[in-house]
Amino acid sequence: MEKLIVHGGAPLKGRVNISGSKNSSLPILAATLLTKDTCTIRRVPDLSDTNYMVRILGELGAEVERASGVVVVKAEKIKSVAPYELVRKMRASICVLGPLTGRLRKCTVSLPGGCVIGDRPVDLHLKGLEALGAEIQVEGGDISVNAPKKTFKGATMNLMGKHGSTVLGTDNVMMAAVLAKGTTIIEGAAAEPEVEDLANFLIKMGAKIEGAGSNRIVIEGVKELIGAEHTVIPDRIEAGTFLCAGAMLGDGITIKRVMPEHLKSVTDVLKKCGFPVEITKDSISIAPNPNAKGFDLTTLCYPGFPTDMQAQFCALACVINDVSTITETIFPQRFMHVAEMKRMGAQIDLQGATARIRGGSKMKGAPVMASDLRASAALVLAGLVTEGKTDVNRLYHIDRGYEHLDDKLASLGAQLERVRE
Ligand SMILES: CC(=O)N[C@H]1[C@@H](OP(=O)(O)OP(=O)(O)OC[C@H]2O[C@@H](n3ccc(=O)[nH]c3=O)[C@H](O)[C@@H]2O)O[C@H](CO)[C@@H](O)[C@@H]1O
Ligand SMILES: C=C(OP(=O)(O)O)C(=O)O
Repeated sequence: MEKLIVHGGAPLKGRVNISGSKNSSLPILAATLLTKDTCTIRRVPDLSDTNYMVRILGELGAEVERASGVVVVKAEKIKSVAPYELVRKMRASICVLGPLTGRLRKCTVSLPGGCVIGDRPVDLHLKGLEALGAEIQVEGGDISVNAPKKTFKGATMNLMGKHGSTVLGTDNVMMAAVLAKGTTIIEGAAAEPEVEDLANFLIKMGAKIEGAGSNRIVIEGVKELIGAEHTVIPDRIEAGTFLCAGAMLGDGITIKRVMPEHLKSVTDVLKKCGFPVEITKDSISIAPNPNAKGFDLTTLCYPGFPTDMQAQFCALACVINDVSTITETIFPQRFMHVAEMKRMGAQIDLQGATARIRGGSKMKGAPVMASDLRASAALVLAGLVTEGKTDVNRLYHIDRGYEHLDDKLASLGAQLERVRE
């Protein structure tokens, strides 16, 4: 197992290129199953999650080639069963459900495993597919879908759940509906940029979709889809994580190859705190401010503040000499990083789904345990500003979602080393 040893205090300065989005790449790779033709996806980040999705496509029968950021898929003949051994390692494997339903109309996909960030049901995915006329059975941990041509038709549905809309649920229903006869209207759709990116790829494949990027998506089913090429959007969460690092210490950094409009909720909070933020068409620069004020934020669906940035802002709050509060509404239990940060001396009081952070107190490096992807990134951030050495264990969480994080931080001046135990 690998860990990251972070030596705190080394100032950050310079520029860093942001990689392609993990959360766009995963459903877009799954969408290549919708056609027999060749699809070429560019700017796919080199991550264990994207490599795992490539493996799933291969196991389902597709020919897949990967050369650095370019993945070429030809899914001429595909299997209809994605068993537990295949999907268990990654929750996002569930996004093969929509394409398999759309293309084969009959499939079995095992339910993905549990997740430390909280309960992650798939009832809304199934509700959407049922609305399209699919019969669904969940038994023995498997989802079996049967959508005969006669009943598989466009429909109007609402996918809003009690914690907001569902990103992968919207993706799955959209990927099935593109091949369902007639009109599908998804009300309460997720408006995240990654959903819009998937829709843009599907449109290049011949799908008829309007409204992606809003809460109402209208899809006119077509008979078949064709091969297409697509470049995935920049990873707004990786970008936001680097913005936190740049605000926390050093002499200013610039993140490049980003879409600043996707980061508005994040840069708005940073500006309000008093961090100097400069935005161009495709870059954002930030520097620390010793007089920065605390913030109060609540995670919400896009365009609200992303839950995937919550842990990193918790680390940021630890260095602001003020009180900040963070309320998590999407995954109310997503606070595994708090106990670890407290081991480093952070002053955080967690009441239900709200963390109250008194920043500015001296923290000290400690061995910490990463529990999930963003929590791990937050612990690395905390380690960067903390006196002494912080060992972030279970590095595989970071490798799920950050392309070469240690190399990129090192290029900015951070002192860290990856060691195998
Ligand atoms: C690969 C990927 O893109 N992952 C992202 C995606 O996950 P994912 O798409 O799995 O998350 P959802 O948007 O579905 O979850 C949002 C909320 O809806 C609930 N829910 C979801 C589905 C369902 O059928 N029923 C239900 O109640 C969830 O428990 C959660 O409270 O969006 C999350 C919310 O922005 C992000 O944190 C993840 O990084
Ligand atoms: C929670 C995340 O991913 P996933 O949905 O794949 O677990 C994330 O990217 O922060």
